[in-house]
Amino acid sequence: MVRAGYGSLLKPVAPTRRVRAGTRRGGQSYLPVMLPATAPILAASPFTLEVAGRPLAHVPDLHALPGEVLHLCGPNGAGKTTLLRVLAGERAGGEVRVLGSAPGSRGARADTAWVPTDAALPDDLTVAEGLTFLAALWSRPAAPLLALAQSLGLSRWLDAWPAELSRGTRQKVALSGALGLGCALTLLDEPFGTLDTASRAALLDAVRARARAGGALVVTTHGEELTGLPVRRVTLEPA
Ligand SMILES: Nc1ncnc2c1ncn2[C@@H]1O[C@H](COP(=O)(O)OP(=O)(O)OP(=O)(O)O)[C@@H](O)[C@H]1O
Repeated sequence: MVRAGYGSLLKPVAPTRRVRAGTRRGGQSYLPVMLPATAPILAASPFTLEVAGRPLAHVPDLHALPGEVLHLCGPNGAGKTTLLRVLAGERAGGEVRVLGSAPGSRGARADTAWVPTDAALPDDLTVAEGLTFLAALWSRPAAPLLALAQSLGLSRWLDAWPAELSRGTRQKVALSGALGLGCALTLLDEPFGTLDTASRAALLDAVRARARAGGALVVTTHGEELTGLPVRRVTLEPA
């Protein structure tokens, strides 16, 4: 799992479904091919989210197929961040499955990107070095991460140290890393909150691109930033 862009040494595993060799109607044979999985990337039956041993919120049925964006809604304190931490495997709750595995398991972590609001970056690497390092850890090309960073307005910060960055700029670096890797499941907590107007548009494009590429995303926001995307709203109700 990628946490704030730099959290894991695990390698991602692309979900695939093998189609057996056979014969088409008309007698033409065809070779085995690998198709994208159509099973849900994220699946969870309704459950009650608990904090400190007390019920906090009712979580409705949570399913996300490849290409789906879930807009996680609810007022302040509803439990959105807490639920994202459950999906990321940082805390227990419900019978959640990510790519068929429990959150936090090797199988789930290997293809989950998680960007909390307090993004942590490696202090001893510049922005470009950090993104390149992250890509190398995942055996992925660095170009998409760097291109995303540039589209988010980070061109002048690529040689900067994390300590030199503002809160919003740090967040853009973490978002570039997480979305640039192209994980099956991407969890974004208030990703638009600290971004300027131009960067918000670029981030929306990146979210759309990730979904079109077959990823599933769960995004929290209090605003209307996701307007224009075919999202499914998931609302947390008080328990
Ligand atoms: N470790 C914890 N111990 C006790 N209470 C906690 C803990 N973590 C979260 N909470 C409480 O759980 C509730 C839900 O918090 P959470 O951050 O998930 O809400 P949220 O919907 O993300 O809110 P916001 O929109 O303000 O970000 C809050 O009342 C919070 O104080």
